[in-house]
Amino acid sequence: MQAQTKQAKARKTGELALLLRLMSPYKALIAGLVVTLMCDITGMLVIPTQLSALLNTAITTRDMAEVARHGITMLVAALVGSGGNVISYRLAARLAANVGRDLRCEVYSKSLELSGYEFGQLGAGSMITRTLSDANVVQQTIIMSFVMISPVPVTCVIATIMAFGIDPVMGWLLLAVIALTLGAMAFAVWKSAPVFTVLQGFIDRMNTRLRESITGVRVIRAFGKEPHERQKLDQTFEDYAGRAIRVNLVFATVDSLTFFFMNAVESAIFWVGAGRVGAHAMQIGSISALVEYAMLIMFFMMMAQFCVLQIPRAWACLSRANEVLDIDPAIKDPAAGTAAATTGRADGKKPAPPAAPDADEVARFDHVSFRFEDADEDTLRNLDFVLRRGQTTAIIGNTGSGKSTIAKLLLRFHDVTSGGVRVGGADVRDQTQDALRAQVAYVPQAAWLFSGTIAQNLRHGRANATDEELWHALDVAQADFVRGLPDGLGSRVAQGGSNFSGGQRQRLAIARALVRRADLYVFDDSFSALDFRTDAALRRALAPELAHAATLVIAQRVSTIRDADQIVVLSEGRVVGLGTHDELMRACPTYKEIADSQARGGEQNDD
Ligand SMILES: Nc1ncnc2c1ncn2[C@@H]1O[C@H](COP(=O)(O)OP(=O)(O)OP(=O)(O)O)[C@@H](O)[C@H]1O
Repeated sequence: MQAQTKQAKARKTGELALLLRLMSPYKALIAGLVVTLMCDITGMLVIPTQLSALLNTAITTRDMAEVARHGITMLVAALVGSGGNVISYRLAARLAANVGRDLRCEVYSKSLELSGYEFGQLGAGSMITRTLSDANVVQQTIIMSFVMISPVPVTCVIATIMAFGIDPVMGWLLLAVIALTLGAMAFAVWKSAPVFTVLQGFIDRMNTRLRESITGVRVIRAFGKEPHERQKLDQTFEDYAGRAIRVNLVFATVDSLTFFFMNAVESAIFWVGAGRVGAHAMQIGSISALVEYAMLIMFFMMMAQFCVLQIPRAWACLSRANEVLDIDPAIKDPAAGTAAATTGRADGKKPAPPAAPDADEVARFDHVSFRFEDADEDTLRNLDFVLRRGQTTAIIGNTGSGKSTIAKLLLRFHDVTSGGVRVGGADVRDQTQDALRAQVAYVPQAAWLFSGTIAQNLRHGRANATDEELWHALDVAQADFVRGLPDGLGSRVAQGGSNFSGGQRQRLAIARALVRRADLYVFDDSFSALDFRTDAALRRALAPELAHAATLVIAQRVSTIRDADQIVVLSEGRVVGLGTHDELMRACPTYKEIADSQARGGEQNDD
């Protein structure tokens, strides 16, 4: 697994390659954008030339037909230019929105493929920034690059050629203006670009910290830690503000210098131009064209400098997206069409031989050991037991002994380090994750519900379940409180199910699992928030309901599992007892100790 992560790190896609790949489906849009931009620029540059020709004609020959011709050409140029401008902005916005959407979808889809360890390495806060804010920066930069940066070189070249055509001295003057403006722009970019790139990292940190504070707000209040948390957040916000102010100071300085420079350039053109007109080197009307060219160039360069500054930031965002997209997930489906024959496993090993015929076997732990990527020792050691159809297998053990990890191995949220987990007769690594998980109904330890309605949540189990099936699942799960809600199945569920109590959430999560038709039902500590009476009623209702399937119940209370067909007793990741309640009470000291301590607490009597 570690080798794979290293391999994934070594395989790095370039930012440019990612950008080109994202833009490649939109070639027609890009072609339309280039054409409309050219119309925009041409229109803009034709107007000053025609204006100067109009003035020169009016002053010298006073040929009204010629004046009218220049006027009409200016009108056409204005229409073509502004039409091109409007359409190019629309096309650029559409292109950027499409690319941004595709990038967000790719990063989000990838995040769903990552194992818990891989996701944890990035962190939820950072994943949100990468999916939303980073993609937004890329989107904005694409728009600006097309409509603000790309006209700059074209405008500079054409305007300079036209200026040289009017008078070589004025051409050199315009070239000097371009060089000086470029210098100022390069200085602003050089000063601000690194800070800009760092700012994106700050957004990441603010997001992570804010998310932690908002999620843990009740704990913060309960422990009276508001001032401490506020101080931590204020520090993060202040750091961000300090850097943002530095960037904006550079911008403000360059902006005011550029405005000063614009006026200075205008004066210089009038001053030098007057001399050239006096020397009969050019006509007086041409001065207006030259002033217009210089203003256009400086305006575009000023706008472009904001966009150029965004480029390193967008590059950093693309790089952060690549970090996610380049991960080669440790858990992946076997190669298409070869699941049964060749290996698609992350470890590159051949699939295990077919399971020994056992009509009742639904799942099997075959000498399974497991170690987390960042752990020094195995969490589970040499587990070997079978989950059979029509039987309930229970797992009990101290906290941290590895019970939930067993459930996660069945769903292939992690891959075993040695041995094999088989579900439906095949190793979980030799089935697609969809096919594997379709056989399993899982109630996680933290009963998470999604915002929406109760019916929508239950239909996560099976999309086409009827209302009758949903009510039946709720009845079996002892979630009769839903019948008392005014909106019944249509009752609103807040994010995470926070508008229900812990026990109500657990029962809704159990009902969701029951709606799914599965061969294996896994209940990870799913009865812990229920009172003893409800716990017992639920187990009685579940028994006939799950007779067709294998059931795995992970529990802390002996009373919950004493009727199980087999009980696996776990201690520090090892099986230290396997049998029925009575057998274990006689032969397994660890189990007896757990049962006795709970009996002393009076829990067993309540059942
Ligand atoms: N993602 C992880 N990375 C590293 N270690 C982990 C991870 N998840 C769990 N562990 C460790 O693995 C061990 C077993 O965890 P597990 O959640 O399976 O225990 P458990 O028996 O279900 O505990 P509990 O009864 O408290 O729910 C614990 O020591 C835990 O610290």
